[in-house]
Amino acid sequence: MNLLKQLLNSFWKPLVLATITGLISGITTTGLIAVISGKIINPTFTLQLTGFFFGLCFFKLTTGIISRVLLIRLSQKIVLDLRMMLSRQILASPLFHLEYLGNHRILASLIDDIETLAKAAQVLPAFCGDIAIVTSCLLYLAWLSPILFIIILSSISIGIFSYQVISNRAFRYLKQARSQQDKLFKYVNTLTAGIKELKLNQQRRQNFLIDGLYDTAQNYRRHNINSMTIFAVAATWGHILFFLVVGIVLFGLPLISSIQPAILSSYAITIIYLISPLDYMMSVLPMISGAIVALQTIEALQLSLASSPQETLLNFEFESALTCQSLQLSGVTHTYYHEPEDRAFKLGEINLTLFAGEITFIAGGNGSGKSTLVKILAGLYFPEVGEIFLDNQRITSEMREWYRQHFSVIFSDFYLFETLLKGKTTATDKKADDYLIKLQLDKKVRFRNNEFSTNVLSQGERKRLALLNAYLEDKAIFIFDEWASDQDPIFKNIFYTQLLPELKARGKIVIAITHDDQYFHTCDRLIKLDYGKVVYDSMNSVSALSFT
Ligand SMILES: Nc1ncnc2c1ncn2[C@@H]1O[C@H](COP(=O)(O)OP(=O)(O)OP(=O)(O)O)[C@@H](O)[C@H]1O
Repeated sequence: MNLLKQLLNSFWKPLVLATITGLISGITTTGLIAVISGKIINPTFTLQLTGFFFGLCFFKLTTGIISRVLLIRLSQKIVLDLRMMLSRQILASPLFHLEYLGNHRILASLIDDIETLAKAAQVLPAFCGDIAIVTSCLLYLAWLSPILFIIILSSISIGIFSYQVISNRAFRYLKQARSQQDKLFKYVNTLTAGIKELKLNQQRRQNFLIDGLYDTAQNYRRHNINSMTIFAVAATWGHILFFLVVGIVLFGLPLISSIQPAILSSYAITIIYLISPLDYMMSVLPMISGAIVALQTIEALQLSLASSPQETLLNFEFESALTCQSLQLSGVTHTYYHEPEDRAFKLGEINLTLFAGEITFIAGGNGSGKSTLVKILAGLYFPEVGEIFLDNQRITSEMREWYRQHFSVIFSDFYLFETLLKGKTTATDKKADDYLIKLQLDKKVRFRNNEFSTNVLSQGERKRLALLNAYLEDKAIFIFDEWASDQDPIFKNIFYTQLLPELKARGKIVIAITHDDQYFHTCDRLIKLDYGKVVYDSMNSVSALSFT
């Protein structure tokens, strides 16, 4: 459990402090029990003992509060740090690894695993407090009578072992339930993203509900019931075990050896007192086991391994130039290895130099590798072979983050942020207003204080807003992945004949993936891909464009 080790390493100081105060609090509890049992055996009043008793009460109060407060703060800090660490690792992981995991697994961990850990963190302070009480009570028992303690400890060890054997099975079911949770997130995703299609098709809806969602939810329920039942059996067994231990002390031991009644009664009182903390500990063990499964699941995402150290430098500020002269791919390839080998798609090798003030169109059939090429160009996929040069400077792995800051990309499945980066763009309200007019959005959207008034717009309008965003970011390289496909004919025309030439005139490197062959004459260079290979590459020449 590397993650656990990592957490313990970061928080060892407050953890040690909380443990020490918890132990002191536990020892004080034991002291109180010793005084009480002593008083039951010998009821004579002494002022000293009374003072000692109330002194212990006060000490227990203060150390108990300090220890609990420390643990509450610690557990909540661990949850916060885990949430942030997971989010940072997701941001720092290579895109292809995240695509391989799938959104559902990432969401399940971010929401469900963190929630499970948060719940366990809530019970952890009381759990640790009880460990301290149990430990100190056991030490007290050992001090009372070492021989009796060995007998008791052997019985307790047998009990813990049998509890462990039973609960191991429960742990396996918990793991199976957690793997169903990933599937459930996938179905929930389908439910929201595919709601229109599901509403329209009764048969599909039925299949989705019964064969998909219901089956998985049933499995999840079944595994959870199994694990909870086993935990409940183990807890009840553990509970009765302590009465058995009291039975051994009271009825069994006097038969074998003579033990002072005072010690016997102190033993019985202490063990009966222990039942309450032990009961609590056993009742929260399923939660703690769930947290262990959650930690293992987060580890299985292998985000920490996948994160490249260069990409974890997320807080660094990068200066990116407004223009750059050239962008070169030299012998670059990319393969999707997660597919079976004979079907793995390979892009490349690609040799390409793009220049400032040049519009390049990338065309090709579906699945020919256009979007993959864009992801490589933008530095989202790393070339498995080959090099990338920006202004003749080779992009090393340390420079990737800096390199990516030169791009404004509008993907075909783009995400539209409602706000712009404060203080990081040249955005002014006036500039944004001008762009809103240019993009014919001024009647619908207003832009004030770095925020758009709405993003409840049609798909074509949302893409225009994404373009406005890109304009305001004013990066050196603009990439459009089928941007015009959602635009009406009039605006499509404006895009190809006005907007792209304007970017070209401003010295930008402009790359557009497009199927609009009627506008191929507007580009400076056309590249055609077919099954991952460049099959056509030309500077603009109308006669050469007739391949489509
Ligand atoms: N995340 C992925 N994992 C595995 N294989 C992928 C992944 N993304 C794409 N592919 C494979 O790579 C091929 C090229 O995909 P890509 O999205 O680059 O094509 P495209 O030319 O942009 O297609 P379209 O015009 O349909 O958008 C696809 O046929 C698919 O098999």
